[in-house]
Amino acid sequence: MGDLIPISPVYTPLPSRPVMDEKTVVEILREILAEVVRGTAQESVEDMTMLMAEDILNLLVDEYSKEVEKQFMEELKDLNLSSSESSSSDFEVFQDQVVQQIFDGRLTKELINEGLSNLSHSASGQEQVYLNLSLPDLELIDVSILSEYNFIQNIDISNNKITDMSWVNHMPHLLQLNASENELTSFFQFKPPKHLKEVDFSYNNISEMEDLSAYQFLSKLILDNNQISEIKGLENCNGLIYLSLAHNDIYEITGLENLPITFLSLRDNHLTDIRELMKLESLQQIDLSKNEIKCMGGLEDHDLLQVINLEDNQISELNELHHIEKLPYLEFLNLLNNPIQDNPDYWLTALFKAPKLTELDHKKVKITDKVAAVNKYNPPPEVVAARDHMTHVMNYFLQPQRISDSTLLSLDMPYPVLVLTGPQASGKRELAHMLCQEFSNFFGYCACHTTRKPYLGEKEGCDYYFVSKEIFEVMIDEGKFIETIKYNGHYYGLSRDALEAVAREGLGCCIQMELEGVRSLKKTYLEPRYILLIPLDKEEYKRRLWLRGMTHKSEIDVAISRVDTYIKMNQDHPGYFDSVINTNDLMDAYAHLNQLLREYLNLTDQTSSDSDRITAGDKRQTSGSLKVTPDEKEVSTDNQLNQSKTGSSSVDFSDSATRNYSSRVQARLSSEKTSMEQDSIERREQMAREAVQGRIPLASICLFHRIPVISSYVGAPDEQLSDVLFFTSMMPNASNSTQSQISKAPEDRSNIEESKTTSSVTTFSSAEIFSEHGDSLSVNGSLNLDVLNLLESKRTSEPATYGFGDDMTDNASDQDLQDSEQREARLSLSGPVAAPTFRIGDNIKPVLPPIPSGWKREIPEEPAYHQNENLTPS
Ligand SMILES: Nc1ncnc2c1ncn2[C@@H]1O[C@H](COP(=O)(O)OP(=O)(O)OP(=O)(O)O)[C@@H](O)[C@H]1O
Repeated sequence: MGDLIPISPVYTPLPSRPVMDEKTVVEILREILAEVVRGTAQESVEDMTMLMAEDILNLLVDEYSKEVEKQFMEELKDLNLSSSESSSSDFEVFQDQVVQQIFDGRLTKELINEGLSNLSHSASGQEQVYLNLSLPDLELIDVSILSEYNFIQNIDISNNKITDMSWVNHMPHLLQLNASENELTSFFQFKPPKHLKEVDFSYNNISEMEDLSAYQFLSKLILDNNQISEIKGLENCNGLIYLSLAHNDIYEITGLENLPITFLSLRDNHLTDIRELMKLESLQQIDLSKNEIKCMGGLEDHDLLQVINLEDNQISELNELHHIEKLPYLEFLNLLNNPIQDNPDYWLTALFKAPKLTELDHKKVKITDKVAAVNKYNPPPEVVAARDHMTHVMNYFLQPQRISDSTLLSLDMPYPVLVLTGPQASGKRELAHMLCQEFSNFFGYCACHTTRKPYLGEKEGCDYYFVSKEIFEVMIDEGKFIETIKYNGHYYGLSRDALEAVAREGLGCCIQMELEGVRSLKKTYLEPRYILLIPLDKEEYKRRLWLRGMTHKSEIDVAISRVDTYIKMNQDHPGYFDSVINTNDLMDAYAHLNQLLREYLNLTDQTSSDSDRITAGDKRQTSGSLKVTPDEKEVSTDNQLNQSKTGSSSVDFSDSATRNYSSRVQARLSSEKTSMEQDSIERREQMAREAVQGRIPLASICLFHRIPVISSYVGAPDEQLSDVLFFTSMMPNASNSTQSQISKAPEDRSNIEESKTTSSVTTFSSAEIFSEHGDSLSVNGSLNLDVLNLLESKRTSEPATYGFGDDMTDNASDQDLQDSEQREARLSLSGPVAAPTFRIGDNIKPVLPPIPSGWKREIPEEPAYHQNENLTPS
């Protein structure tokens, strides 16, 4: 052998050892190999290894090890040894032998010295001691010497060969113990350190858990990769928040009742049922992967659960996902390698059930996926309406085209439709029938189609067209509907033909429907007026539902919640409904409705007298017969006259060429103002006067008039401002500003009261009906008195042009037309162009056109409905 660097024959702790350089080691190896080749190696190697093995090994494991090994192999090659005789594995065996011979697994003080760290105060606070001891990966077998180190608080003896832990008895201050990857077969066999908090016994041979009641402070226990078959002994570990039992032999979850565990891993066991998890209320993260779980029951009601790993299980049914649907904080879900993945709806269903997910099956969740999920499983009402509309338009256009022009949108005016909406049993159907009966010359009831069975007394074509689901679906496919909804499991739909049938009668159409239908209808070419009929007294409403046979509390609750939906809709979207009527008392409600219609139809003589009677509480008369007023007679006469003038004996309303609900046609036809027109003008003047004085407009205005855009009036002619005055009170924010105005000026309030009394119309505007101070609607206080005065002077000079009913008047005179044309011309020249006027809630639609005075001119003399006849058609 060549010159060797002197190495201490005794085992020396690493830091004090002289370090050999790479060259020296290679030299030594060369010597050894030479001896190996000569066949005399055995002795020499033994001698040398005793001296140098540890240093050599240390070098081998450090950054030079690879190179040393390489050199070793090259040496072998140089010495012409075949690879089969000697290889790198020979070298490893050689290393092992060396280590075996030099180390017996007994922990020494020197090793301990190296592993000590974190010098700090002892638990008693009187000395400076090392608190941490780290002795991993040292092949230690006997560590009994540790019993002398009673000040240690954190010890890591992982990846050794320890079988006995009794030395822990002498470590009363121990807080953290990592004994993973050893050869322990028993569990916690030591006197418990009082404050032991974290223990890692993973990768041992432990097969049974024992009572850990003495470990009051235990908060983290890791027992992965053992042979544990039953979870037990933890009942009194009231501080245990982290428990990992992955890779064991556990078949069921036991012994975890009411523990404050936040992290639980039971990965790679044999679990099939996880319902016991229900008892872990603090759970935040759970790993149940690699089990045999089929049902997710047990995961529900965990309000804090954020992470669920169920990879590699047997979950197959989509409806299992309902167990996680109410977990408010669930962010990570993994269901990879479960049969459920085969379901094409899985991804969206999972996102819908757990909308807070940010990661599903290890994939980031995109916001578009979440939107798609919501649109698929619980689409917002607007999406439903849009889809409904799209379907019907598409299907309609896919059919051979047939023009039914009686309801088509005309350049002049849309076909008049009145929609009564409100929750089920709000009385809208009864009211619609009463209305159509009383105003049978103007409105026809349009029955919808339904797949529900008729109730007792309901008539085909009168209440509904009753059809089967199959027929209904065929009708959808054939584009027969304008809108449809599904309600309480049945389909309802408004068909084009039903609407056309009423229109061909020369009548305006009156329909009743739910809010969903309204949403859809608002997307169509029709431009109806919507009256919300709503029972505000819920007790009374409950009683009504009860009388209808709705006895189940859940059903009643749903119905009542629908009332709230309507109320909210009206509050959130002021003007969405053109008018709102409280239907607590159906007769009162009818009186209000009746009043609205009368005013609209210019049946004014009747109006005032009826109104007085309503106020006086004589409901029977109000809801009673419609007497023929002189105005109406004149209308008939005028029409006949006009018809004779145009050479036509009657006007065919199904013919667009002669459509007489165009105001222009009407205007051309009548050269002189009828008394009804005159009356209308006077009424509008009166309203204008009231508006100038700060009084509220009549409720009917909300229903049938448009609202100008205020901002567009900057620079607009004065007379347009008068419109603003009337309608600002109906604007969403008007009531608020007005309220403050009123509280400042109490005298205005009296005006309002007076106005209400004189108008006798107790119907509320949609913006007003639910407001706390429903009586506070008035002209917007932001318009100052100067403007009012200006308008008043304008009014006296141009009496017919400033009224807000100009455009709705079916009999507008030529003069009116000229005026309006001049006004338009002036507008177009006057700088900022006024935006088109809009209707409450819709903003773009024109006013409701006049009702065609069609075939039905006879007006019934007797009331069609009686108060005491439970509101069914006579
Ligand atoms: N085409 C339609 N579009 C939307 N909703 C509709 C349509 N046809 C009927 N509805 C509504 O469906 C709901 C259920 O109607 P149904 O006639 O079965 O109930 P009801 O107990 O008689 O209630 P109501 O007295 O309010 O009509 C009602 O609120 C009705 O207004």
